[in-house]
Amino acid sequence: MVTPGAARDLSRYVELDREAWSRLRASTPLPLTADELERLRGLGDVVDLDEVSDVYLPLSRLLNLYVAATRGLNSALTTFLGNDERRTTPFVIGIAGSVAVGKSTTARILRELLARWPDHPHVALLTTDGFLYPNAELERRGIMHRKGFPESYDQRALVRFVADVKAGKPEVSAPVYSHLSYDIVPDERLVVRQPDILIVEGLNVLQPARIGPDGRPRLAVSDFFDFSVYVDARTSDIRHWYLERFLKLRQTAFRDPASYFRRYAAMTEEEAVAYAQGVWRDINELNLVQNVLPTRGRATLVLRKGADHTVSRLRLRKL
Ligand SMILES: Nc1ncnc2c1ncn2[C@@H]1O[C@H](COP(=O)(O)OP(=O)(O)O)[C@@H](O)[C@H]1O
Ligand SMILES: CC(C)(COP(=O)(O)O)[C@@H](O)C(=O)NCCC(=O)O
Repeated sequence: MVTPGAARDLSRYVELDREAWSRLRASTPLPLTADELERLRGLGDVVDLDEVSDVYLPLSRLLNLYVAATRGLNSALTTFLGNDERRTTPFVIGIAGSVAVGKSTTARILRELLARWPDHPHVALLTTDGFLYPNAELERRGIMHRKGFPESYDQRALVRFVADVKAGKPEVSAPVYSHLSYDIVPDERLVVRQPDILIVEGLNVLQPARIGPDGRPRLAVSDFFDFSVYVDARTSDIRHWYLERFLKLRQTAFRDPASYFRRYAAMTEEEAVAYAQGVWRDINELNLVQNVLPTRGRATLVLRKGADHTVSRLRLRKL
């Protein structure tokens, strides 16, 4: 019964600060040690065990409830169809956000936490960079400067991969991208074998379906998501993290003789900063503003980070 005069919250979203969200962890135990977390943390990311407890444990609890509810729905459908086959459909989670916002750390932590629930131990993680066209193909198409934009991916192959995993195909494989060589790795594949949960992480995973040349809408990878997370922060903060990470990479990964970026380890810091600022402005920020940010409203959950890289607010979709 609605009390006369009481304001009803008709918003599609629940907005929570970190404190309120952290209480929703309930009694979910913390199954990660500081050493294990250290392995999962990306370069420049500051995530610590407090962040895991406050932000990721409530999320793993929510996802565990969603997985159970989705299995219930699938089982209702199987009963309705009079089908005896009791096959569990994998639960698919999308993780989107800008370059350098920390998507991969979020994806790796979630994978570890979700795999520790006894009812869904097998969690596979796909990063969409494996479906970027190889550099030779990007060059042939004249879009080498558009790496990360929707047109730089083999979207049909990506959708086919996720559709096959969702359909329960015994073994599905994807190409692998290397940040070191800045290209697809020849002869290497990621193999996924009927996981309970598939996490799909990448810049453009929340893009809506595009219209094909025949005028018909194509399937989008987001059509297969049961839940999605957008990792969000102010563009000026992400730019700062990108530039800081580039300088750190100069001291580490770029020194590897196999690194595509080795020439940026050799130049002066001033020259390197000027180069990284150009890449940010002309590629990554442009892509963020034109393609990635417009998909934020499609996410089930938005994790909003503050300037210090920690999650400060969350927005969960109710309807
Ligand atoms: N040039 C590079 N060399 C080595 N590692 C890199 C390079 N660029 C990015 N990375 C690493 O690749 C991962 C993905 O980075 P990115 O696509 O920017 O997404 P995010 O920062 O949101 O996880 C991060 O762990 C990052 O540290
Ligand atoms: C490989 C990426 C496109 C990210 O791909 P994703 O896994 O998000 O699909 C990106 O990290 C990247 O390298 N962009 C090119 C511009 C740059 O060097 O920052």
